[in-house]
Amino acid sequence: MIPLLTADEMRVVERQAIEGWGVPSLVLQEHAALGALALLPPGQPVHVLAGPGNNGGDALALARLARLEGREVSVWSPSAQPGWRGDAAHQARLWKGLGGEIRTSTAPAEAMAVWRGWVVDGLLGLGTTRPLEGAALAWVRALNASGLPVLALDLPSGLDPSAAEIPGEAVRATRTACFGHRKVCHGLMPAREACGDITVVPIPLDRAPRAALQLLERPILPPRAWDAHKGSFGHVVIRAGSLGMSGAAVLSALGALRVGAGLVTVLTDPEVRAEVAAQVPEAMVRPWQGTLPAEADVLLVGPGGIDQVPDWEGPLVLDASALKEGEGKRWMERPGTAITPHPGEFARLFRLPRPMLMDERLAQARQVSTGKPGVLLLKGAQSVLAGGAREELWINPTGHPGLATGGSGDLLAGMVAGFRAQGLPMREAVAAAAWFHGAAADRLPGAGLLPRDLADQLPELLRG
Ligand SMILES: NC(=O)C1=CN([C@@H]2O[C@H](COP(=O)(O)OP(=O)(O)OC[C@H]3O[C@@H](n4cnc5c(N)ncnc54)[C@H](OP(=O)(O)O)[C@@H]3O)[C@@H](O)[C@H]2O)[C@@H](O)CC1
Ligand SMILES: [K+]
Repeated sequence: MIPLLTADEMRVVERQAIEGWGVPSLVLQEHAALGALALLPPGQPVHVLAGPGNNGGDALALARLARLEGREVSVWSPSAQPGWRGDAAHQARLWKGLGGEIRTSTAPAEAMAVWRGWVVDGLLGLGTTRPLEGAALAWVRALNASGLPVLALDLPSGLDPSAAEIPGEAVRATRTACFGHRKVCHGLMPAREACGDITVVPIPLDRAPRAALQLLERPILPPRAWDAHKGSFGHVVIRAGSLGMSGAAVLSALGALRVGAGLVTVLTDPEVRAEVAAQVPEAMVRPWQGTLPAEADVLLVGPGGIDQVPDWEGPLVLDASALKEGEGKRWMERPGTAITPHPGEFARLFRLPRPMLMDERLAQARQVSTGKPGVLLLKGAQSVLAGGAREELWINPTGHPGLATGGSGDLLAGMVAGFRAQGLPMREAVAAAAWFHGAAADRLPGAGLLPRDLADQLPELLRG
């Protein structure tokens, strides 16, 4: 799990090092500047933009270190009166002590027209409180129009460190030297795209900070015992598939089987039983007669037009038609339940406005999941995972728009059930399914992707 910190959470980490451990803040700044300098191609000229706060201080420190390396360096401030205080003022003195100048211009595009090499963006970082305006905005516009490669210090100036959305204009960086820990803007789209290649520069701070938002990494699956048999990997029961929608039942069954469930029983509407059975011979396919097999480990309901949820006390995965208007709260309060809506289904389920932006999806996911035992997977680009009586939100970074195709969600729901049947706790089962589903897509071209192709990728992907 990669923590994505808000500015406030990062300030806590910073204070702990400076006030708690007694690390001088200039030491942190020197580590940051040295780490960032290492990301610039050797020998090239460097043009450093230094803003009013400590991001500007980092930039001035980098300018000094780059000059000591023998590079050609120029330093620019958008303001004729930068008004540096504290560490940034100290860095300005050190730079001037090397004979360095600090230049400014009211026509940044003209100044940049003769630049060669790299630009270092040290205008604004963690202290960004509002959209860019005035001179800073003019410099960022000129920089984005210049076509010059840019190394952003900590974050591209103009981004809100704690948000996914870009509040106005922001630097489009080639690379970003992110100091200590990733902030929210380094993990979530669209802000993440403005960062270019991100390198986390280690500085002497707590390695395990508190973060309410975390990015999923490849899930670690429990090892399979050498003497395991099909009963060891659980029995998934899938209530899915009706006339004209038998494919959803097939894909759900494939999802559960391809992630390693031991047994899969599909209970379809009677008229599609034969066509489902013909397409997935590895599953037991029976007509729905109103009762569940006694030995089920997990029940998946919904794919292929099934909207009635049978009485059942065990682990339950609900998708598609089973996600009925206004019933979200009920399912979030049921222990052992996972719901996997896309934003439209989510809005209907919880009678909320459809969440369009990433920051809205996060806020609404938090709103409906806080303190609730049910697990929510709010699907979309960068799916949001919440609930399971845990506070933090997880974000899935894998996958691409090719997944927005019929049947992809049915496969995913089957994967959730398949992982849960093998003993993963529900939240971990949902995380594993979301991650591997996206990772399977990442191995395939975007357009024309078929969910069954994803299923075929899974065994090899799971082997690692
Ligand atoms: N965390 C750590 O451990 C470490 C952090 N380090 C470095 O410190 C950086 C944070 O420094 P920082 O706190 O001084 O904030 P920073 O972003 O430089 O500027 C704040 C100034 O900008 C102003 N301002 C705000 N928005 C504005 C706007 N839209 N347009 C114009 N101005 C705007 C704001 O003014 P105000 O809002 O107060 O009016 C204030 O004057 C961090 O990103 C990293 O690089 C490293 O050295 C190592 C360890
Ligand atoms: K910056």
